[in-house]
Amino acid sequence: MSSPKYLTGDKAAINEFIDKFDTFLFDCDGVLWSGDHVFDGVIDTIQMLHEKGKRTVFVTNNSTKSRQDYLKKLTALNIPATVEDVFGSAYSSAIYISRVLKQASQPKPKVFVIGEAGIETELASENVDFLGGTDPALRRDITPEDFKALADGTGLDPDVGLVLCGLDFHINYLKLSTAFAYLRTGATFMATNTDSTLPMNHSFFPGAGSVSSIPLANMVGGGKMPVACGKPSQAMMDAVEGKFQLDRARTCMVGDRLETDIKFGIDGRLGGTLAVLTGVMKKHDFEKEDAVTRPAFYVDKVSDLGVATD
Ligand SMILES: O=C(O)[C@H](O)[C@H](O)COP(=O)(O)O
Ligand SMILES: [Mg+2]
Repeated sequence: MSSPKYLTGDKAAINEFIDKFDTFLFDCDGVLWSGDHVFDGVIDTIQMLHEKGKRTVFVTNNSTKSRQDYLKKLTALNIPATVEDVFGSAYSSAIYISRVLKQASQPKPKVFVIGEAGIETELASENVDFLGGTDPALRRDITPEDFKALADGTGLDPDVGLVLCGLDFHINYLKLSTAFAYLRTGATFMATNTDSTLPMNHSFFPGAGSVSSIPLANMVGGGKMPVACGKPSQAMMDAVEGKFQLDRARTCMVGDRLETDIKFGIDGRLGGTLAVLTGVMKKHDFEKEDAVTRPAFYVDKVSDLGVATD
């Protein structure tokens, strides 16, 4: 793997970099913002790319929000976008379940969800029946009756054939026990994404993988991780390519996590990958000998691209 090219401060190299691509796939958490704090210069940089005729697509592993929810967030933060520009792991999972697995026509068509409303909204948009998720009946302590009903199966919906887990801010023992019971019935195990941490308020918190898919993978034996429909899944790349009619050679992935964003772009044979150091990734992560992968380019922050207009 060749050494990543550092672009920050190099105006000529940045102009050359931008001219290589027609489409920029932007990761969100850790690249555009940390929680609700937009990094300085992001808005101007997105606008500059649009003025140069470049397309920007927001490809996020954060399954807590639907495409509409993300449009509201982008609009509230003055980042120019339409709902068509958003492609999240909740949507990626919903279309995979409905169109690739064709879950609705399976003998057990329902999905048990560990996650937030984003997953529910996107499953509903694809007419996939589900339970769990934000159901308030699951936001409580497990009881002796629950133990009995989950152990003998009387507490399970016989139509559930798939468990989909993502980032759940209300995770608890009852939800994990219920998902584990469904998996023991042979339900298909899937994740929206398996990120270990969530960048938030310039710090890090438990991510989707840490709160749901990793514990469940350990429970079902051997720690084998589920099929994840978010980055770096190439099912997601194929869906993004199809929806946006991408020319992969003229597309660049911009991200803050090596094992999801940069791997997504490299495995997808995109024309380029740009790492930013405002989120999870640190320079050492891709400079070390056993780096999981290496970006083609990197900058300190997205707004470093802004010099292109100077
Ligand atoms: O734990 C998670 O779900 C992820 O950390 C997270 O939300 C990543 O979002 P992204 O960086 O792909 O926008
Ligand atoms: Mg990120």
